[in-house]
Amino acid sequence: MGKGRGQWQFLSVGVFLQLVTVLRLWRYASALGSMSSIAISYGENGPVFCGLSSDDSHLVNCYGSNSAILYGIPAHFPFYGLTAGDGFVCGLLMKSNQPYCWGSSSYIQMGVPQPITKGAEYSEISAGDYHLCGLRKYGTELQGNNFSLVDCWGYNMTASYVFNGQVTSISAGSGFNCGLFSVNSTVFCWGDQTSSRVITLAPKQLRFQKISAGGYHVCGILQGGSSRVFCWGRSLDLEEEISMEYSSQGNVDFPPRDPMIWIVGGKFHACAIKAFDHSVICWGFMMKPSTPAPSNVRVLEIAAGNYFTCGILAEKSLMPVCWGHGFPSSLPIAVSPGVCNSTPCPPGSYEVSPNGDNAPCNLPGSRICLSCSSPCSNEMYEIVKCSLKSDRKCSYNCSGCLSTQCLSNCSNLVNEKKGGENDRFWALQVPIIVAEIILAVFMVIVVSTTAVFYVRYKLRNCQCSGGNLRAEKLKSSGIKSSHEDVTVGSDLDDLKIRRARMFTYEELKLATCGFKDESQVGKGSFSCVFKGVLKDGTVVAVKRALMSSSNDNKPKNSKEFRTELDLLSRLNHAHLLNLLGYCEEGGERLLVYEFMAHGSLHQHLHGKDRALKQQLDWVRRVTIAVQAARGIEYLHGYACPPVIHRDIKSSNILIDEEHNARVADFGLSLLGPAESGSPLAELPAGTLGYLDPEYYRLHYLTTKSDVYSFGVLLLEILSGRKVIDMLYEEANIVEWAVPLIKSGDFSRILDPELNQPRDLEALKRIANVACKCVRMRGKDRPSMDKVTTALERALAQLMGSPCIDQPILPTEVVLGSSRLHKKSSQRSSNRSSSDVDVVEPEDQRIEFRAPSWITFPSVTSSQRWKSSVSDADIEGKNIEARNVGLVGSGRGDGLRCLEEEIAPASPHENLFLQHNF
Ligand SMILES: Nc1ncnc2c1ncn2[C@@H]1O[C@H](COP(=O)(O)OP(=O)(O)OP(=O)(O)O)[C@@H](O)[C@H]1O
Repeated sequence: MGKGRGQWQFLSVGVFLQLVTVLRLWRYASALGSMSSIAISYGENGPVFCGLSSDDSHLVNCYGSNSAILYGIPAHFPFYGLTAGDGFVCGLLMKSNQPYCWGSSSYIQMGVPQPITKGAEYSEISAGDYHLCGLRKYGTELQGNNFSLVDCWGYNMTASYVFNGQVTSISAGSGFNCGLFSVNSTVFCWGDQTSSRVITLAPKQLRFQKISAGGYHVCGILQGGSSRVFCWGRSLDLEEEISMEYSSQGNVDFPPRDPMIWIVGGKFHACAIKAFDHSVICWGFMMKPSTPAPSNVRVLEIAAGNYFTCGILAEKSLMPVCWGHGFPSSLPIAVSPGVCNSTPCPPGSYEVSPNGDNAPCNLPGSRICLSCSSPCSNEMYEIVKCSLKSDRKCSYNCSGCLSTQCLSNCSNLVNEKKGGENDRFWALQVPIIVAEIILAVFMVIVVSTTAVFYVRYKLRNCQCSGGNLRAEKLKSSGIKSSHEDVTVGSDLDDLKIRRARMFTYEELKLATCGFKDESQVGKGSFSCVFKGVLKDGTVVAVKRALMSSSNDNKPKNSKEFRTELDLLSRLNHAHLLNLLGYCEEGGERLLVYEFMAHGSLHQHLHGKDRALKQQLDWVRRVTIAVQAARGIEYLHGYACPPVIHRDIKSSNILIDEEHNARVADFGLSLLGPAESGSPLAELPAGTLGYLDPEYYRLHYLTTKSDVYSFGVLLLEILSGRKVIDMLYEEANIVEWAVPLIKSGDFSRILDPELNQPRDLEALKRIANVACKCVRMRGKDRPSMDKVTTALERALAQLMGSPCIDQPILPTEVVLGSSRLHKKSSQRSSNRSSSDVDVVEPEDQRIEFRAPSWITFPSVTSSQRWKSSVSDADIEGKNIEARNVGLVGSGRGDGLRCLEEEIAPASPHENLFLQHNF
């Protein structure tokens, strides 16, 4: 990110050439933005603060915890200035005007970034999270012709960018860059804006003195008298959104309105130096706990890390101080607030001398020059002029105050003057304000009570009719409303179990040969599943809740059992597993489902029988994906109230006799919020690897959590690998697949067991859909209906349809399924449960499950580790260490992404992670 104050114009000029360089650079002094004499690197290996030494050597000095940066410091290279990103630091070499980087980033290698453009020299460099950009110096042939060239290196950015017009400064954010044109001072941005929207939001009409990119936003200081800050992007212009979503993790402050002279951007925050008194102020999202920015102290220079900021105080010393979250508040290295320069400071700048004993430059006659603050704004007047010895100082002109900032700064005077008037004003206003508050509270109570009653009324009478349009849509997509014949106001309990038949325990015992082991076809966390044949020949699957060890003989998780019963009996879709009936006798609780002859998708993809996997060719796999998507779309869009499945995974996608997919297991489902925007504050539940990180961290449950899990499922279908697999360098499928897809290397994720189709485009589409589904923020993910449409198109393309823009409807026509509410179980072959090709309950246990309050009694954690060890065939010790590392360091699962995208885990959360995984 562009973090730091650019004062590298103060160049050392020991030799004539350097002097020439300095003089040329002075022309653009005010435009040197993101490079600075200090820079902060951040990321999973820990933050590091680097600065140019407080002598005139221009050598780098760093402090922090990333050893790759500390040990990689180029001890003998003098730099003009520094910039830093996720795990790396780069400096602009004085000798060659080229960047030189070091650290632990896999995107920015140590040394001069490759490819080097021969003869290229840079006037400024700026680092984003995973990339570095350099602005070519003026005077190149292209720029001489009123073009500018920016070279970038790193993730998704390696290219040379040509801009029509002279660019004076650049600043890099997370996956994007922005620049300022010199002619009209307008801003432009380019790169990947998926997570920030900075490119589309860039204000074309505004003119800036300076810009600075943060993680997902850009802030700039406006030209003109106001010198105010203007921010855009995902985090700083959308304070409300942030404050709603992250209010439990930190505070969100609004951008100040004071005139500013300098600005830097962190991941979700920004800090600036005020023109008025050179004190620092920060705003945006502040993690809890955060130390406050130093107040009423002059600051010479600032640089931002992801959740913290460091600055060099003018008065104290040259030791940097830091504030915010996640870094020590004072650092034991002295750094330079600029670069020492042996020539006198040019007009418009002043010499820095923090205090006599602590002169920043060793050589006699050598000094640091900093540019003076901008001229005082309209409401201010100059109290100290800009001179060699001092910066310009401004004070508010209290007689002409227009802004609140001015008013508050002049408050003492104003108060004295207006004291009498104010007293009268408040004497009148206070009773009115109190009355208004009381009225507002009353209105809120009335509205919320009405809303509660209304929602309850709707739920009781929910018929999901939704008018003719909806009924027609349901019909056309193979859905039969389960409430067609329900009279309004009928008893809710009757409604819930209306369609499910009640079985006796004896009946089911007989059907499953006394629940003997041979009849068992699967085992879940809450239940065992048996194959059974009813008296009339219907083949069924009987799900028997696990019994607790206590004497009262109550089945475990009876709440889950009843939830599933309620839900399933009300839902009816060709791609949902139908509930046929239930039994509730004594302590026994059993559910009777249609029997799925071909077991689960998990067994096909990860079972020991390779033939089973190869049977699932690309068309069949995509068909299964489309069908599962339709089932989930029905749950989200047509079930009333909407249902969030919460445990979408391959072992819950069952395959019937005709190889059609059915979404099963509503044991973890919840009735969704009536309004999709209101999240359910439930404890997270689900299966690790598929679990939506946003839901997990923030307990923010919407239908988009299912979309995330479905995205993981898509990656699993495409790659044929398990969602958590220690045999891969990236154990988590999302961490592994998404970078490959994004870098255009998508064919590397395709299942090697299958031959690649001639036209890869369809699978590429699906991979892209999957990437969108697993985005960190639910809001950025597509809804299930969009996912379904995209998959249908991809399927049509895969099958060679010329008309891929038409979604395929209805299911049965294209996918060859003749099933529509007919009891396929009745037609199921009487395959005995010893048909072990699809029955590998052990194999399913190689999964990492979610936290302890949703642990599943059938499998102890030690069993899970054991099975993962044998599965991965890795030495026990190693796997344990890696598993701990996976969670403790936040590496390798979707959580890591969230940690970096939204916020680091709190100590409490870290503790929780370590305990539960
Ligand atoms: N209707 C069915 N027909 C055939 N096999 C089934 C049926 N329902 C479940 N199974 C088999 O039984 C296994 C266990 O199913 P169950 O729903 O109890 O647990 P799960 O979803 O695999 O795991 P968990 O309950 O831990 O989420 C399934 O993976 C599947 O192989």
